Amino acid sequence: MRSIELLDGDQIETDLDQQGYAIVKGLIGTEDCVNLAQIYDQDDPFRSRILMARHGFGQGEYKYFSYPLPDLVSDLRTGLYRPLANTANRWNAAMNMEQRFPETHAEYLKLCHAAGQTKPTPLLLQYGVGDYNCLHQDVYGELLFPLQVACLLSKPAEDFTGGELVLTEQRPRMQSRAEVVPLEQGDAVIFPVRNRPKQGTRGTYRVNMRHGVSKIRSGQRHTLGIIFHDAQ
Ligand SMILES: O=C(O)CCC(=O)C(=O)O
Ligand SMILES: [Fe+2]
Repeated sequence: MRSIELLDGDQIETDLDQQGYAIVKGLIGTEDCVNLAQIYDQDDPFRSRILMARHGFGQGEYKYFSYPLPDLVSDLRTGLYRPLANTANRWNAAMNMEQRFPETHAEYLKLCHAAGQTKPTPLLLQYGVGDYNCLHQDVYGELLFPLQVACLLSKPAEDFTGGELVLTEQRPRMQSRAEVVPLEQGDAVIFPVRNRPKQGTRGTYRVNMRHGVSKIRSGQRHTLGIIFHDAQ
């Protein structure tokens, strides 16, 4: 894993403000990517398994980790929280949203748990040929940290083709816009869970965001999802 201390927090903040998402190249090393993807077949590290077709979420499956999270996942979650909390606070202020976020993830989790959001939300996703993930928002209760992270564990073109991460943004009373996020193995993208502020001619407005994955055309694709709020 790349040391979180070496991340360019200013660049991430600028990218988030200007384009609504930020790519972190090589956040997870190849060996860790392969190892994490392999954990998918185990039962022990997880609290539940979701077959997406059953819920109308798409096709494919995912598993939520149970506590305690694997070290790598836990380190990423706590390490990434700190630089993102600043942006999260600024964004919520700009969007007139009430929630604010403490400096450390440990403090934030205490708030989640006190509010009844106690279940861990980091997850591993697995897609095979023909699978896809419908556009959605990862909201799990009242408390919502406005940014989340997805890391691509598989190698595009080699392990799979198709399966591109798509972000859409819907501006008030306007048509939606889609963006495909180019990721290599080990890259991560930081993106909004539900809303982001955008500067318009008449002030700041809220843009509604969704994310999903286009159809996998061949092979198998694994991702690690890191969401900072816990679930009800
Ligand atoms: O598989 C992906 O790239 C996106 C997964 C996802 O929906 C998430 O991490 O919340
Ligand atoms: Fe998601």
